[in-house]
Amino acid sequence: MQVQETGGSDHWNRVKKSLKAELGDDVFSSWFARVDLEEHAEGTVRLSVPTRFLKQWIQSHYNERLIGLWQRECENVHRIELTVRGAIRPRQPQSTSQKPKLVSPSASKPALSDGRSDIGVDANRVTAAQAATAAVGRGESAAESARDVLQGASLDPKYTFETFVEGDSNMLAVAAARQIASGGSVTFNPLFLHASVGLGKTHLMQAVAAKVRTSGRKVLYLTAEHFMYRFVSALKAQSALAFKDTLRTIDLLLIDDMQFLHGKQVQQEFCHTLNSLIDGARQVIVAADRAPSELDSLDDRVRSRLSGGLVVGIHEPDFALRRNILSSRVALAQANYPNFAVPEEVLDYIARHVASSGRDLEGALNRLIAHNQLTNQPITQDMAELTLRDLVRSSEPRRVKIEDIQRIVSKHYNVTKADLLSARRTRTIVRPRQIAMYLAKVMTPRSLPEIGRRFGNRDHTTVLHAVRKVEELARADYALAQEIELLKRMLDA
Ligand SMILES: Nc1ncnc2c1ncn2[C@@H]1O[C@H](COP(=O)(O)OP(=O)(O)OP(=O)(O)O)[C@@H](O)[C@H]1O
Repeated sequence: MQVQETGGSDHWNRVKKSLKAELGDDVFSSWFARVDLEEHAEGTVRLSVPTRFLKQWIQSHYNERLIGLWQRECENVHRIELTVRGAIRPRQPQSTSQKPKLVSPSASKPALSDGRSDIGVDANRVTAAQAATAAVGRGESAAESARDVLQGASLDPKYTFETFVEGDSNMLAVAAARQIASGGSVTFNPLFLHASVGLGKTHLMQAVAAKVRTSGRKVLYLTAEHFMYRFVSALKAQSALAFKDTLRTIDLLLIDDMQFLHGKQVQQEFCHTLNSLIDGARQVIVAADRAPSELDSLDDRVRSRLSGGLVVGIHEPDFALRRNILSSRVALAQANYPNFAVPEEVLDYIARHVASSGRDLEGALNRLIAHNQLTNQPITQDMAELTLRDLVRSSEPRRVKIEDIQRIVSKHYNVTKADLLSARRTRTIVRPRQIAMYLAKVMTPRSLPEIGRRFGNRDHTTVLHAVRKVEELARADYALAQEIELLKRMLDA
């Protein structure tokens, strides 16, 4: 970053402080938290942002305000220039003595961000690439990098087939995983597992990896982020060939959190690896939070190759499976805490009320264990209800109101509620209005005609058009998709 005029970053800090005071924390962090000052020279302030969408939005909504605030700092500022940040420039300088951190399976769930760079590596997820740069900066040789490739992420010893509980919702996934682990001939390749968070994808993949490893075959388990890190690292160290060769000697490659694989070049490399492993009858398992057809950020070729094997969804566990997961966890806990006991009615209560995922069930149980160990109180129904009340409440769907949607959307996009309900057709109002109608459709039980009525007496076909339009735009525009996720999270909070 070049900040040429003296004190440029002090000015920028003060401008940001004023913006935050004027716009409030939410709006400020939506639009300005990822804006960096690049240069301030000869009356022009150059700012960089991670996406084109953000650039356009700030230009059309905040240009004047930014100039005004800068002029309070330096009278001669007459122009704000916005650029989209390129490639994988680190946002903060990294210490070269810092070791690149292995992405541990449980720590590899990055927050959503729309900070993609030109090659598509997400700015928030660039940490891996930054670490790669640091690794290269330390002078690691091509051979060292290539050897490192085989290390992968460490496996959690708890994730085995023995600790994985089977039920109707995961039966097919377990059967496929077991078949691969048994080392028979490759019949479906790749195996693609998809499920929403906490339903056991990582557990199952690592169970396969651990089992196959015991037979002496070469196994590599990586998160998609980790794959990107390895690849960028190899490119920088000019050891890409060694990297590719090493990858192609793997007997079983497992890539977790595929939804985070970004970047054209990285995806191309992944596709080559996939092709050569599959052609060589070596097994690949991939997991993601959605089916390949819904992984919009993926290149068509990668998507089609991923769909070409066996695609299996793991669904939300039913009551019986939730109850069995809890019983199995209690049995495991008793190995460490022999006196730990949970009445059947409490297990039923957790299974009934903490509905969503294995992770939530574990969290609930861990909380009871902690309470029991710290207070020496036995676990009873009353104690469980009190200790878990926030988990139970948060697992019940929150009622979102159309007024809340209109309030949050108008604040977020800096338009008035009257604009949203008006007949005005300027683009800066039409898009937020369509987004608000879309959110009303997906986040409330209201019908299309009722939503139309609440948005200035519009016809239900207008609402339907808005819903389709937003879905179509969000499919094509990753930044917009994330923008909508952000709004949903604000409404859910
Ligand atoms: N069927 C199951 N049997 C036993 N444990 C389970 C089961 N399903 C989930 N779990 C447990 O729930 C926790 C979350 O599972 P896991 O990390 O494998 O989910 P995931 O689908 O990979 O989620 P994410 O998409 O967030 O990565 C783990 O501790 C796992 O052991």
